[in-house]
This record gives sequence, structure tokens and C-alpha cells, in this order.
Amino acid sequence: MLLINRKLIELAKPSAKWIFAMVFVKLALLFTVMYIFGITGKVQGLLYTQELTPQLLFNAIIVMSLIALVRFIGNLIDGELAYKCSADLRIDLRHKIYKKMLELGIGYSESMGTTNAVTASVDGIEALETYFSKYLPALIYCFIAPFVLFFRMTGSAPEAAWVLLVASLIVLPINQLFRKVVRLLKGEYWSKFNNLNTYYYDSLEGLNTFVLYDSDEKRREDLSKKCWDFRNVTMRVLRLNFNSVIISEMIIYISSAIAIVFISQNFVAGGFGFGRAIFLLLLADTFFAPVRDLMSTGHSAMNGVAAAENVFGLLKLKSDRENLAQVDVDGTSQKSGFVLNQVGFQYGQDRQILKNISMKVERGKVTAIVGQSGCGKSTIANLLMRFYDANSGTVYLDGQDIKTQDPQQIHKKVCIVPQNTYIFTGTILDNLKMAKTDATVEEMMKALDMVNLSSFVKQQPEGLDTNIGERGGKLSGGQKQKLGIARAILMDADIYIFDEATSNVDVESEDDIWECIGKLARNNTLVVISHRLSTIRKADCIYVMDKGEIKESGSHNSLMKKRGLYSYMVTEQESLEGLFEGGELCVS
Ligand SMILES: Nc1ncnc2c1ncn2[C@@H]1O[C@H](COP(=O)(O)OP(=O)(O)OP(=O)(O)O)[C@@H](O)[C@H]1O
Repeated sequence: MLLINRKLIELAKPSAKWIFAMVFVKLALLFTVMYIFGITGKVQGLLYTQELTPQLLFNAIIVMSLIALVRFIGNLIDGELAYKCSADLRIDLRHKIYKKMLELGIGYSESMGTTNAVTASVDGIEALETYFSKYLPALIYCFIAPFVLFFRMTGSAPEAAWVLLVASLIVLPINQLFRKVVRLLKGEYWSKFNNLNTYYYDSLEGLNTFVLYDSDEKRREDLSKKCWDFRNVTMRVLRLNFNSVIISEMIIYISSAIAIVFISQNFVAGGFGFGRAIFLLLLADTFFAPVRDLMSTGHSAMNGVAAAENVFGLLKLKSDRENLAQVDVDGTSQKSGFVLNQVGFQYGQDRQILKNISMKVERGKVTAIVGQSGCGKSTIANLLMRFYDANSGTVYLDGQDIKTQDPQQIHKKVCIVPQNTYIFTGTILDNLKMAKTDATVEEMMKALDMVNLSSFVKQQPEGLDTNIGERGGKLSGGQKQKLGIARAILMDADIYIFDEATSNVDVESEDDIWECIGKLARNNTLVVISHRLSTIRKADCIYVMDKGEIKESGSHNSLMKKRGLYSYMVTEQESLEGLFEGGELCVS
């Protein structure tokens, strides 16, 4: 009813000191208002009885100016406290959400969706900020202020004081009854808002593709429909809010009118003088200021309550990855690389993706994983990075069950280069320093040299400080991928996983990347996933997968001698590549 619940109170704890300080300042400001009214009443009374001297008027103006100054400072302090309250809350909640996302790892995008996570941590937190910095202090103040005014008034005009007190106490619950209905609508409001946001971001990102397939008009229509749906639910919420304001204002005006009649009657009956009558009328007008203040923040507060559901929804998501306690392992095992023992895996409740996988990624060696598209190669990479945990069997890293190791620790040792490395908006230097904050220019140029990108950087007038646009939009696909690999090299990881790192680049960049992988292979442990079988021939061990299982393993020569799946795949690929001769398609 009052837009408070246990979870919100729990969240308010870090900001409690600011909330109570705001209530205190508001009450102090109320006393200054009553003092100003007292002086105004006295001046008016003296004017009425023609006893006002210039000296008395001057004194009154001085005192009122001083009080106005105190009020001005009080309002500044109130604003500052509201800022502190929001800032504390924002930092606290964003830390919690960030921590949760790290805990959930890659799984967060599946359990919640990137846009929903962004909405919760940006719009949701902003809505909660208003709730804690404006609504909660106003709510507490709203329960104290009417009593303060009541006790100030009841001595001179008890009937008026009672009418105003009762009205100010019932107007809020009546207003909240409407809010309750609005709150039900708010669930729909937020779900439509999230849906529209996701659709909008998706549409912006895929704009070129829509134009390419001539489906941009259809997308525009769908987006427009979603906008209208959202507009309609927003209008319903606003309409209900508007009605609630009308009813509340009616109660306020009627009770104020009754109070004015009582005060006037008492004055006419000689109960008090003109000055006191003015003072009481001014107090009567102030009676509803706290409740009005509260109602004006009620709409935002409701957004806060609904947003809180989203934020709590995100915070209570449980990671599938449980951490086990470490066990002691001998010295040799500590550098044994990866060992997968009868590993099985499925995404959520989906079908089984990996079945009984046993394999080794030995330190200092190159291990390749090949197989048809969709057979589960990248899923193995995901398990090695501990983006997910195996459903059965065990993945060991350096002798320890990977479940005993924190994903962040693993990611310091093991680095993955996916098909499309993510390049951040900013400069080449920004992107490289992400891997090693204290990297020197020489180290960065050396890493760029490994992927044959240093000459390009040197040609740029601003060198490493060249701005590469939004998500590296000013670079070619190949350059982006090479920059991503240079960044990975700078990280100086123990184990590198290349997951189809060349599948989206031109031939020239592909050659550069393979040359770089070749150089890395001399001193590093590599896992190479590639559909181009000719590129992994020199691997120490090749695992051949089919439908989630390992069918064969061994060196290229041993596998070719077997004349099994690998040999068949190599022959098929060679005959396909044979269709291209001298850069032309040859069909006989
Ligand atoms: N996040 C996910 N949720 C549900 N299913 C998934 C997910 N990622 C992959 N899959 C499914 O798991 C199977 C194996 O996918 P995976 O990406 O490991 O194959 P792959 O061998 O690497 O394929 P490719 O060579 O095409 O990249 C596929 O059928 C895919 O649809």
C-alpha cells in the first residue's frame, strides 16, 4: 500500500543515514516556516490594529530575511543529502549487479539477456534512486509533519486542526489505492519496456542486414507496433495517476475549505485576533504540503518498486557453477595442462551436446580439435574457459578439478581468441592495454608485429593513439581480428585457445594469423579449433569429433594411415579446394 516492502527496506540500509538526515532537515525547515508564519501573522495583526511602527516592520523584515537565508541553506543541504543518498545506492547496487554478472559468467546473457541486464543496471537503478532519495524521506516526513502542525494549531483552532489532520492522514491511503491498481499495470509496463528496448537495440545493430534482405520496412512496422503497445500501457498508467491526483486534490480542497470556515468562525466569535487568524490560515495551507510532496514522487516511487523487481530478479539468479575445495596435487600434475575425463555436457535442459569426452591438452604442445559444424568443438572451449561446468565427468586444469578454480583465476592463465574478437570503442592503445595495463610501447609494437599489424599502426599519423571508431568500425574485419590476437599475446597467458580464429577474415589476414599461431606454438600451449584441416597438420595431437563424441585422435600421419573419419574429411576438403585453381573455380 505504501510502496514499501522488505526487500526495499533491506536495500535502503546503506542509505539509511542519509534518509533520516533528510527527514531531520525537512522538519527543521518546517519549524522555520512556522516561525515565518508567526511573524507574518503578527505583522498583519499589528497592521490590522494600526499598531505597526516602521521600527517593528524593519525588525520583522530583518528576522524574516535571516530565516529565508537559513531556509535557503537548508534546501541546499537537503539537495546535497539526496545526492549522497543516490550516489551511495547507485554505487552499491551497480557493484552488486557487476559482481553477479561476473559470478554468472557467460551464462548471464542466457538467463537474463544483455539488454535486460543493462535496463536493470541503468534505468532500474535510476528509478530506485528516486525511490530512496525522494520518496522514502518524503514518506517518513509525511507521517510526522501533520502531527507537528496539529499540535501547533490545536490550542487555538481544535476543530480545524482535527479536520486537517484526519484529511491529511486519509488522503494518502486513498491515493495509494489507485497506486495499487497502477502497480499491477507496472509489471506490464516494464515487461513492454524491456521488450521494446531489446528489439530496438537489435534493430539498430542489424540495420544493414535488414536493408540487405529488404526487410527493414517490416522491421520498422514491428518496431512501431511495439512502440504503440508501450505508449498505450504508459497512457493507461498516466490516466490512473491523473484520476488519483484529482480525487486527492478534492479531499484536500474540501477539508481546507472546512478548516477555513472553522478558523473564520473562531475569529469572528473573538476566540483570537486577526494576526493569529492569518497565522492559522497559513498553517492550514501548509498541512498538505508533505502529502503533496509525497504524491508527486509517488509515480517515480512506483517505477522504483517495479524496477526493484527487475534488479532483485537479476541479483537472485544462481550460477550453475559451484566452487569446490582444492586438493593437493603433485609437482608434475601442477603443469599438466588440461585433462578431460569422460565429460558430458548439455546447455540447460537441451539435448546432450558432449558425450563421454576424454582428452588431454599437454603443456608446450599444440592440440587441435576438428569436426563438422555443430559437433561441439566450441562447447569444449567453453568448458576449458569454465564459462560453463560439465554436467558429468571432470575437467582438470594443472591437476586440479576446474570446479575448484575461480573463473577469473582461470582467465589469467587461459586466453581464448574467438571467431570475432570484441574490439572496444577507443584507440588501438586502449584495446591493447586492456590485456596489460602497464604494457610499454615496445611490448605493444612487438605484439602487433607478431600479427603483421605493426606497419599499419606506424603508417597512422597518431600511431597507437589512432581512434578506431565504435567497436573498431574503422578497421577491416581482418585488422580487428589481428588486433584482438595482439591483445591476447600481450596478456602472456599460459594456454591459448584459438576457436576458428580465422574463419571470418580475408586470405591475407588468415595467412598472417596462421603465421602468428605458428610462432606462438614454439613456446606456448595451444588449443586450435579449425575447419581448415590443412592448417592443423603439424599439431602434436588432433582430436576428431563427430556428433559430440571423439571418434579418433593422434598425429596427422597416424590418422591418415587409419583411413577413418579424419582421412575422409581431409580428402573431401582437398578435393573441394581442388575445384579452385589459380583463383578460378574449375568445374569439369
Ligand atoms: N548457448 C547455447 N545454448 C544452447 N545450445 C547451444 C549453445 N551454444 C551452442 N549450442 C548448440 O550446441 C551444439 C554444439 O555447438 P558448438 O558451437 O560447440 O559447435 P561447433 O562444433 O563449435 O560448431 P561450429 O564449427 O559451427 O562453430 C550446436 O548444436 C549448438 O546449436
